[in-house]
Amino acid sequence: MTPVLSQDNIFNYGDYVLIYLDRKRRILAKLEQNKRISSDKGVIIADNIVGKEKGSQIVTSLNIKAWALKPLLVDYIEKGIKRVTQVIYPKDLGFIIFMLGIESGARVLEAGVGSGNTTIVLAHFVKPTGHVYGYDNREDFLKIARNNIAKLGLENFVTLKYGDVRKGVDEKNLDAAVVDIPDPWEALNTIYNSLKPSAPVAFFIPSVQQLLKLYEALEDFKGFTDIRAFELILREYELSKTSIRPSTHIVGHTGFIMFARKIIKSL
Ligand SMILES: C[S@@+](CC[C@H](N)C(=O)[O-])C[C@H]1O[C@@H](n2cnc3c(N)ncnc32)[C@H](O)[C@@H]1O
Repeated sequence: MTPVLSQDNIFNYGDYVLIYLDRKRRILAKLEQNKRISSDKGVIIADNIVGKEKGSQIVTSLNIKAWALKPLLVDYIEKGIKRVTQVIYPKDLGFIIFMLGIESGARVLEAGVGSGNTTIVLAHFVKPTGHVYGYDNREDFLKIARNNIAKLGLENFVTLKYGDVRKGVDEKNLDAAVVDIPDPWEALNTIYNSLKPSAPVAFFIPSVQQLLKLYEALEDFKGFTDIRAFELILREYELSKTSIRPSTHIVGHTGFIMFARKIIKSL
């Protein structure tokens, strides 16, 4: 019996596809008429993917086999967006989402939108009833972030605002905050006033000096508790049937993540 496939499982024009040639060769492309998708293993014609079931095998012009996969959020983050600033990597984003308890319906502050990479991940997890309020003090970065967010169709779940978060934000009673600016200790008042009591905040911090300065400021502020700091090291393994071992090349350092939760200040 032929399985009945939902249209959702068939590639259409306008869909994105992840063409997986091998572990080092993954191409994210939009399916458009007459489009030729180039790789160093030959050309793939987009029209030949349209109508195929997601997960199907395809071949390049050099007769090399590949797979047409449905892209995941991580594929868009790694390959589909324009980056003009440092971004928070997936390993750190996953932990931040989990530690902040970000879920559908949450209203979240993002201080320092940059390229919109973190905004996209937050919007993905708070939709369809939650919202991300993102601030940046660079109009040019906000424009790029807006385009990146629209590419994933997440614009209805995000409000981007131009402004210096150290001077305050419009929102109150938010469920969580993610802060990725160089001097987060200057924004503690803003963050405190925007969160509901007990709500958590994550700070992404590149250097040890900044981590120490933030920690001292958080302790002195007396509006946060459960202050914790982490660094995540991720090692991918090289896989072959004759040798499985850690990869020689790893991302040595991305940043530290400091978490805290808002408390009601005692008189
Ligand atoms: C490293 S980027 C953020 C990247 C983002 N987390 C991501 O994953 O795409 C830091 C951003 O903070 C912005 N920024 C720095 N100080 C700021 C401030 N006081 N108020 C608002 N934005 C600020 C910068 O313009 C820059 O776009």
